[in-house]
Amino acid sequence: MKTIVIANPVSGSFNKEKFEKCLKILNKKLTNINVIFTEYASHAEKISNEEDYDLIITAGGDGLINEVINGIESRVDKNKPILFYNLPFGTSNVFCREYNIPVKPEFAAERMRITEFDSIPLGFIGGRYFALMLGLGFDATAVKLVDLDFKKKYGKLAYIKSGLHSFLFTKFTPFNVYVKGKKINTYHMIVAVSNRYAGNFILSKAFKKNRLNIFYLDSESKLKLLNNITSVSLFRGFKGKKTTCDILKVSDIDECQLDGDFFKLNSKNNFVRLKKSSFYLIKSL
Ligand SMILES: Nc1ncnc2c1ncn2[C@@H]1O[C@H](COP(=O)(O)OP(=O)(O)OP(=O)(O)O)[C@@H](O)[C@H]1O
Repeated sequence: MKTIVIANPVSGSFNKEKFEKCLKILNKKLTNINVIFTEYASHAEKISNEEDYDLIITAGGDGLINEVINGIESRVDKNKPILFYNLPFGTSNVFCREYNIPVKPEFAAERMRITEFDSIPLGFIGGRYFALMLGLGFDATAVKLVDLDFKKKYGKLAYIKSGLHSFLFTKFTPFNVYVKGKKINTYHMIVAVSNRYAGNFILSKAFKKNRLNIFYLDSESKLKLLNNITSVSLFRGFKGKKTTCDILKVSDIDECQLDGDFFKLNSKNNFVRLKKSSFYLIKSL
């Protein structure tokens, strides 16, 4: 089995010694491993899109995973079965938490079980796939305002800082969402295929797997926004309105966060669709 390990040396918790340990463990399970360190943002997407491999293992965080799933899903040889796994070297590692991959990289390598795998739900908007969630309104501005140098030094604190700034100083504008025959006017929205949010928080106890889970606030009130942020931070889930679907249309907005990174859409009108991954995520023990 041809394996590529893509490591992001600037991932939040990347550590050379730990990575070497992981490689030793992987070498006992696999032969023919090619290790590539990314040299720039989007390098992983190019590799996963163009290289020939059967198994791709990322060593990084949710941003790196997002690049790789986009690379895989846009391959020309779409029908080739590809296996995927991640060693969590990121800051928040939401993907690993969602799919029960240990958050210690050496344990993740140890417990990788190549004989068990499954496709996973993905969301799709404006030509990009997401494996966790799409965020609009507060979520998007909070991610847009993240100071990357501060994030490198202080990790998740960078999100608290940018979240506070976004909450206090952003005047949010409403946008429209069309879902299940209804038009919703909203200010903040999350469309999730993962119940984990910003680390170990949970969006809802009633989260539906293999659906687009929509959480939104249809009020401008900052008090309601604060109430909601507090509820999520206290592990009580999203307090606003909720629904689920397989497709929706989002209008009058082009800034969002995808899997924790800021993204500017090409148009202010977009469909969001649920898809099944063409690759198979390897499970861990
Ligand atoms: N060599 C590189 N130099 C600069 N940026 C890179 C490089 N390789 C990857 N990147 C970018 O770094 C971003 C963040 O990386 P990654 O997701 O691995 O770590 P993280 O942000 O610390 O983790 P998390 O997303 O879990 O919070 C990715 O979105 C990717 O585009």
